[in-house]
Amino acid sequence: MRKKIIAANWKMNMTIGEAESFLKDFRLEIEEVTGVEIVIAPPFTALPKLSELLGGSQKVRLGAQNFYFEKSGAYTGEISAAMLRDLFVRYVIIGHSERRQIFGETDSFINKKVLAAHASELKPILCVGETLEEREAGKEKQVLETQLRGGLAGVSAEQLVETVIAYEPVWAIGTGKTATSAQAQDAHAHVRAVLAELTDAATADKVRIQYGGSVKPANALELLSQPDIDGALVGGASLEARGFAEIVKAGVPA
Ligand SMILES: O=C[C@H](O)COP(=O)(O)O
Repeated sequence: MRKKIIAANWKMNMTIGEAESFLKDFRLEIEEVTGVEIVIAPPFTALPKLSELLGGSQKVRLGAQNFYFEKSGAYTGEISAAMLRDLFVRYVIIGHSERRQIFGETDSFINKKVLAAHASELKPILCVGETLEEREAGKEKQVLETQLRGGLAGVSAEQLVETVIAYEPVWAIGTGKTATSAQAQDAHAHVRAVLAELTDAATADKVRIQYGGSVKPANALELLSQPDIDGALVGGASLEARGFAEIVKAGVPA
């Protein structure tokens, strides 16, 4: 059985002080929680403080929201995998739609990051998802397949099992419009079918696929009860400790 993975993507929010205070409250809320993997991806500036406070915690893992695939060098403004590993970061979000749309990241660029993450023992959370126009044109499955094939080129079956896929329909991000559980399940089943084509059914069956897009305490349980939804990548609702803890609790095995 796949262990659920609930991740907070704080995006460009939270000062160091706010992150510290969140963690204090959040840890109290999840004291009794077991059986679910929790990841917090703060902005880079808050990583050192959270790393120090977590002290290698198994219960709450650290994630980064981005990195650059080169090892070192003249790349002004960028952060390498080794720098993240220095701070005990375990996961890295790659190919978020905001990076695709605002910063022009392409599937081949994203693929370089996925491969570099694995080479440095960071686990990628690879985001895929269609825009509203693509869904209305009936192209969502084709878009997912293109993003998966492009982003995962050259990834071995062993590496795929250590990769998390986040299905995030762009029209549901930050809009309050969540995909229905049936729409999300349908997309997740398609993602898994593509992963099976890339490797084999047994490998695809082990890969965790998160849903992201206006996940809230009120809709988390229904989404997480779908057979192919193995977690959530949470933006806005992850900024408040109690609300995020409620979403985490929705991922605890029944
Ligand atoms: O990475 C998280 C997603 O973009 C979802 O954001 P949201 O929960 O604010 O809709």
